[in-house]
Amino acid sequence: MRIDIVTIFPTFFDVLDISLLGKARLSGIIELGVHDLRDHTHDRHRTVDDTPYGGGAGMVMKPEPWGEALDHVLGDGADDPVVIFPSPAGEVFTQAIARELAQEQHLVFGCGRYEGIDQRVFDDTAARARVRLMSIGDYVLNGGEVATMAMIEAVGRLIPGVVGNPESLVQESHEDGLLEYPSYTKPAEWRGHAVPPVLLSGNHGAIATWRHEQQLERTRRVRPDLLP
Ligand SMILES: COC(=O)c1ccnc(N)c1
Repeated sequence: MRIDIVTIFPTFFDVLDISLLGKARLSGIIELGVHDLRDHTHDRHRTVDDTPYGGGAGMVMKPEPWGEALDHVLGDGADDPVVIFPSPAGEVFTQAIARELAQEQHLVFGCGRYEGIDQRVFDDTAARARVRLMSIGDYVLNGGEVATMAMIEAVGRLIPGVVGNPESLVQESHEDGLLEYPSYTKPAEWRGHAVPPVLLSGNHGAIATWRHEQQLERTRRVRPDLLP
C-alpha cells in the first residue's frame, strides 16, 4: 500500500519512522510520502490561507496550493486512490472502515488546518478520485494531523505482514462488534487482586465462554450503542 500525506507540518509525521509502521516501511509493505503543502505555494510568504468569503472568524485554506499538491500526489490516478480529509464534519471512522481502507492500494490524507479547506478542493478532487471526509469522534482538533496519525495506525496494523502475529488482530475490541474481554498475565495474585480462576483452569471451553460473557457485559455497560 502507498500512503501520501499533504500537510503544513510534515515533521509531525517523523514518528512514522519508528515502531511497527517504521518496520513496514523498511520491509516495503507500506510506502509513505509526506508532502509539505507550502511547497505548492508561489508567493514570498508561502501563503496557504485567506479570509472566508461571506465573512466570519478564522481563515480558510486556499484552493490553489491544494489543487497543485493533489495533482502531484494523485498523478494519473491509475492506482485508484482514496483521498481522505480528516474533518469533524465527516463520517465517523470505525474498525469496519479501517478494514475497508486496509484493502486499498493507495490512500491520500489531506490535513486541513484553520477553519478548514475551500470546499472546491473536495469537489475538484472528487471528479478524479474517491473522496471521504472522515471524523475520529465528536470533537474538534486544530488540524487533521492527529486524526491522520490515528487512522494510519488503525489501517496500517491490519495490512498483512505489519503485525507479527495476525491472531492478535482477531480478538480485539470492535473486531466482532463487541468490546474486548479483560486481560491478565503473571503473577496470579497482585496486591490482593487474584486472576479469575477460570483463566487458570486450562478448560479452554470454559475460558472462551467466560471471555464472551465478559465482552457482552462490558459492551452492555460501556457501549450499549454497539449492541444490535
Ligand atoms: C481539523 O480536523 C478536526 O478537527 C478533526 C478531524 C477528524 N476528526 C475530528 N473529530 C476532528
